[in-house]
Amino acid sequence: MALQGVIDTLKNTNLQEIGVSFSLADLMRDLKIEDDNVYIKLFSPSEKYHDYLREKAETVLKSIGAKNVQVEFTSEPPKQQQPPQPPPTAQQNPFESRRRIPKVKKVIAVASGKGGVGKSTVAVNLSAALRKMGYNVGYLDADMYGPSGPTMLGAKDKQVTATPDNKLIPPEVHGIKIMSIGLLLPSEDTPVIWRGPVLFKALSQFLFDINWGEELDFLIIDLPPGTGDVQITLGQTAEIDGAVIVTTPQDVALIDVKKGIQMFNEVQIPVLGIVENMSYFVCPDSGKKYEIFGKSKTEEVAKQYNTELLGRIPIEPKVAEFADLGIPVVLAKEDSESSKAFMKVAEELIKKLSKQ
Ligand SMILES: Nc1ncnc2c1ncn2[C@@H]1O[C@H](COP(=O)(O)OP(=O)(O)OP(=O)(O)O)[C@@H](O)[C@H]1O
Repeated sequence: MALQGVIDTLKNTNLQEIGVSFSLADLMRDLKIEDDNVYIKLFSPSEKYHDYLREKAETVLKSIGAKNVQVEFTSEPPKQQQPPQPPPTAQQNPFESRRRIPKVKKVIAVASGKGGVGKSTVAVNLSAALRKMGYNVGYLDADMYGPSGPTMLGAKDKQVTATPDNKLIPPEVHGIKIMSIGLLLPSEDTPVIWRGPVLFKALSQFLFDINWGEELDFLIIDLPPGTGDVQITLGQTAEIDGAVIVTTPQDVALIDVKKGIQMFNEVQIPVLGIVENMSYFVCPDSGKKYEIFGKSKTEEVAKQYNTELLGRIPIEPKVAEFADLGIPVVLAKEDSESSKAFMKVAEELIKKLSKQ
């Protein structure tokens, strides 16, 4: 059997049934061919997919003439198929190969140093606020391991389609185009276990192979929490106009804000500012403000790192209630404190971007 024929077949075998956008070739770790016998080692960190992958490999390889197909699995990620790049020289800029995301005027990444501070809530409400102002907006949920965008925007049942040249077409909800790994997984419980090079491929497809339709004024990218692979990959591959960092007022969250700012500086993405979420609570009976996490130091940290506080969002049960219903509070309850605060952050952001 010809090696190239086997590789081409593996490349053409997609794994859409398990909700992933790559091919069997992307998972290949080793391949040996002797006459009509094929031995293949596949990367699969979870045993759950072994039967599926074994059957798939056997079927496609037998269809091109293999008599015996031996499939083994490894949890070690596939080696990069590109030839190793020479180390950058002093003059070379590692970010110089960055590309602009097609058909998008401004790309804003929403990040947080720490999980659970309300990053997705801010990303979704910022998208809705900009849409409400009349802009054409896309929301890209790049939280590959814990996508919550589809729930918060009420898009869980929406279908992603594709163009004949395999560009993903995002569905639209509340006038916002949305794309999320959550929309591509067969069920909410499917673990997003694909890491390393596979994740890299999925992310670059998310950045560059989406057909947003009419040109977007803003693309909001909801990043995973922390300072990991996705952030670095994003910084190295795409031109991002700025990052917004979300935090809560607690000291522990602020320590992570500092790490986040440093990371964005390293990957040369300008930090547009900080949004402080869950800043205070307004008692509905008395209208009195309570800073339940103590006096905020966010402004101090912002100054110290040469950036600014874009706004403070109060804790309001409605924010979470409407998120669970799939409607951003900015659209569901325009007169609420949180909604007004989100609109103000969106205005600040536009001011900041217009100065760039
Ligand atoms: N201002 C707010 N008032 C009330 N509830 C809020 C507020 N902001 C966020 N929440 C709620 O807090 C929870 C966490 O928010 P969210 O999922 O946006 O955090 P996150 O930082 O994106 O988390 P992770 O990235 O770790 O998944 C959600 O249930 C959300 O509805």
